[in-house]
Amino acid sequence: MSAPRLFALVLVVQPPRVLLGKKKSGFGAGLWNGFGGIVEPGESIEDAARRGLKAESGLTVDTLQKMGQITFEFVGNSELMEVHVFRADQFHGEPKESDEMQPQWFQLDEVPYKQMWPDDVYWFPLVLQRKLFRGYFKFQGQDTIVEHTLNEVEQL
Ligand SMILES: COc1nc(N)nc2c1ncn2[C@H]1C[C@H](O)[C@@H](COP(=O)(O)OP(=O)(O)OP(=O)(O)O)O1
Repeated sequence: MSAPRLFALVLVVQPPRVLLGKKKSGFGAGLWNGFGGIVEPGESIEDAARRGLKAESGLTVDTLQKMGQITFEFVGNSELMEVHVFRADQFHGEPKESDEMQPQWFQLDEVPYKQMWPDDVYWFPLVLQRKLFRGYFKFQGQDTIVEHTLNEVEQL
């Protein structure tokens, strides 16, 4: 199996609310998610997180806290995705719509899990509780999880 493709994903949390973006096109279109994208060759994962957040939401951050690492497998696709999840509690700027994402604040007790990737309901609460985790999700298509593991960890 080839090396996984690396992705960064940033959740901006400002209790009692969290900023999500509705993906406007491409992979995960129509779903609410954090901001980010692929890690380009030669780029650090954290730099990719900052770049994706800025490009998709207009926000910049001083500090990113690494919260989790998730490996995704899609049945029929030999390439794994390795998504590195970050949390940002402070930011600069105002969220603004981009070509890729339509940002919106949600109350923490109104996170729209039914309109998010099906894995999010498992690990998203850990980010909100500041718990570090590692996960693996195997998908059949984009709607069905056929296998998963999720563990809290001391360090990443
Ligand atoms: C499969 O389950 C997933 N759940 C969640 N919550 N997030 C996921 C899942 N799979 C991928 N992601 C994340 C990882 C990235 O942050 C984005 C995908 O980023 P994007 O579509 O922007 O990736 P690029 O290849 O950079 O695409 P563009 O070139 O179109 O920007 O979703």
